[in-house]
Amino acid sequence: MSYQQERYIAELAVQRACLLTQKVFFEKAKGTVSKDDKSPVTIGDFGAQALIISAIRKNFPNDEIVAEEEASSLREDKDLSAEIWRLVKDIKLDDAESDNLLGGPLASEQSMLDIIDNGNSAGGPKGRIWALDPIDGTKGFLRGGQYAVCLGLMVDGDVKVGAIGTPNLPVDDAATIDASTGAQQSETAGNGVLFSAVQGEGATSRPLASGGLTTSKSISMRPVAKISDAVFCEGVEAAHSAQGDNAAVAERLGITAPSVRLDSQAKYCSIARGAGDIYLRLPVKKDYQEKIWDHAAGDLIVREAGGQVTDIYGNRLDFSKGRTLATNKGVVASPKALQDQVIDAVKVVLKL
Ligand SMILES: Nc1ncnc2c1ncn2[C@@H]1O[C@H](COP(=O)(O)OS(=O)(=O)O)[C@@H](OP(=O)(O)O)[C@H]1O
Ligand SMILES: [Mg+2]
Repeated sequence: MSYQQERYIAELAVQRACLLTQKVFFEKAKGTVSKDDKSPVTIGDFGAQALIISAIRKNFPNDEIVAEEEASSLREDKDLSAEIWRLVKDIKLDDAESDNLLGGPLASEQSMLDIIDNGNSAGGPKGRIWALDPIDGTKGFLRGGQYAVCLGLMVDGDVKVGAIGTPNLPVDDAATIDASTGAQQSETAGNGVLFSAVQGEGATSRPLASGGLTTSKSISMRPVAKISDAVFCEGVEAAHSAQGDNAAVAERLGITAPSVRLDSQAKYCSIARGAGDIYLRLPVKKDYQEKIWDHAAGDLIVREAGGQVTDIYGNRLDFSKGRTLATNKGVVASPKALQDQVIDAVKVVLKL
């Protein structure tokens, strides 16, 4: 079975949610609040989750959804709920036909809250389950750097479809991203990319602002002749991955270029299109379980672009274990041909 219809709806739903996150950023975050103020993230997260879940409900009413947020705190905070509704209710795609496919605007503030709570699936090994991260890379979102709206469809625990909107990644695959901050200003013309993949059918990207699948192009990881020439990506937050260990792995591989630090699943997207080669996410806390919504879409997009994605032991990420990757530790992604070498270096550095 092909999942092109799911991909199409996932792309449009992500695209629409990105419009909301951009609106929230420009109205709430940019210059007006300190980066420690969590409210823009809260508003963007809840709003984007409502918009995407309503599109899934409209098109695939029997599917389950694992999403990051639940609405109980919102039901208690009437002002916050009203503010989110104010921003969400007018969000629509330019193209009316596409907007209709997503079911048009949400009906009411109350239905928005109910929809948000549709993301409470426990996940697991059976059936059709979507994994949604409405704003991944929340720190990046607040600082005007990289963040991503991420949606994956798993069928019987296997990721079949992935879509990721990255409003602040440059459209140009070859554009360089500031190695130390990963920052791109979202006002700059030429930012905003929508990545997607279907299992067995490749990975694509298109400008986020464009409509439909017609403008999508195929993407692939770049060939790396010598592993020492590879560029590696890692997270910005030292609390989320062990930057010292990441650097030690790179050094063992003979890599001398500095890492490119990006928040969010923009890291998966970047290596999938050849803007970087290796993604290292070596664990900081040994008991932390990665969340499936932080990886489902990116895992498929990288593998469909010619890469391999595993944990630090070289095992594929297992999305069938519930809301977390309970049986995996960390993430390592690279072009298929290099993965064994990278995992060998990880094992030496981490003494596995
Ligand atoms: N301790 C620990 N280890 C690993 N991962 C953690 C940890 N704590 C949180 N998280 C999750 O990391 C998500 C953000 O990942 P990033 O790749 O953007 O990290 S980084 O901020 O760039 O370092 C982040 O997702 P968002 O909350 O959507 O931003 C968290 O789900
Ligand atoms: Mg996340």
